[in-house]
Amino acid sequence: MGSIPFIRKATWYGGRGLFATEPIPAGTLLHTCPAPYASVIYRIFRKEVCGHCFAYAFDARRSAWNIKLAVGGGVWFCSEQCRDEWVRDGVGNVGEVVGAMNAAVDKLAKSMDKRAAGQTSPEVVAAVTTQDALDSAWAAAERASVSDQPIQPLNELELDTVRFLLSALVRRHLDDTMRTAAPLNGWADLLELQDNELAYVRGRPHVLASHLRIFAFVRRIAAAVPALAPYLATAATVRAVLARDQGNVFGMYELSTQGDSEMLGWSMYVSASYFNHDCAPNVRKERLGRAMMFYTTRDVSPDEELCISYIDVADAVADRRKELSLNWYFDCVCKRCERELGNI
Ligand SMILES: C[S@@+](CC[C@H](N)C(=O)[O-])C[C@H]1O[C@@H](n2cnc3c(N)ncnc32)[C@H](O)[C@@H]1O
Repeated sequence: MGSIPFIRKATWYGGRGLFATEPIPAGTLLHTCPAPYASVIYRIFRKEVCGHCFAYAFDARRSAWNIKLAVGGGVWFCSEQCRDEWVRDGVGNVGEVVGAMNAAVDKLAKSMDKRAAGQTSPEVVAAVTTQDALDSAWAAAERASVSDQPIQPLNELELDTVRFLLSALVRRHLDDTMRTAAPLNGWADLLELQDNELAYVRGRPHVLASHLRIFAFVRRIAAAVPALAPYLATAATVRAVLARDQGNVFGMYELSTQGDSEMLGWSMYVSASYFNHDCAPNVRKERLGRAMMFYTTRDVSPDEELCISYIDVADAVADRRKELSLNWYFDCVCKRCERELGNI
């Protein structure tokens, strides 16, 4: 990772982590991810959160932003400057794709709601616990022709997941056609992230059915947005993103409110996904507009692992472990948990 004072390497408990290579004083800026690879602003906040800098209108005592995309729609900006920067950044080069995509998602969501109203039998997907069964379910979904797929409306979270997924496909399309891939934040880097698909499906049996519904939905979008069609011809790209969405993304929160701040959406910062969790973290994250920055919170010794917290570390040990197990699918191995569990 350049001249920075840490490296990525295997941890003793499995997977990879980031480790200091020299003494690092408290307050050091370790890493900056200038922009997410993929992100979504919850649909209900679309007019209230700037599509470029993620500024929240309520923080500026406004009820909504009113600067829109020149071509297409579905993205609002807090200023013309943000809209211009978004265009300059490259995303604007596919402004028409983004606009067409947003319009297609909204239109399809509405039509599916209506068409599904007449259906009586919901899709049934058996609980899947092995990789083979998971692969077979996806292969069957791929074989089904788009028009044969059952019509099932998506709920709000699934529609937001569709938008997150499509933002990844737009980024991939841009990187492929314009060679815009940012260092450590490209498609190849995304594929290196931990794949949580099987753990997620095992932990929540309804998730596979949900992912297959999302796949059926985005395949229908391909016809309206030809630029994305190559990535929807098979399930591979969709699966790759969904498998890494869970467990590798950051909640996007409003910045000004103290205490319980509103979650406005979520984003994937690929290079930042190697920070493991510790209930007594030595690194804190801070969002500055689109960028995510990581600072040490105390002096760190060489070879010490650099960790953030994924949850509220003020909670009691049992609650923290429950939350990490339920929502992050791992049993925390940090020293604080060990100490508080009375194991040492
Ligand atoms: C965002 S990823 C971090 C990078 C990951 N270790 C890798 O190799 O890609 C989160 C995953 O790291 C592992 N992890 C993170 N913090 C952990 C901890 N305190 N105890 C055990 N496993 C942890 C878990 O497997 C978790 O699902």
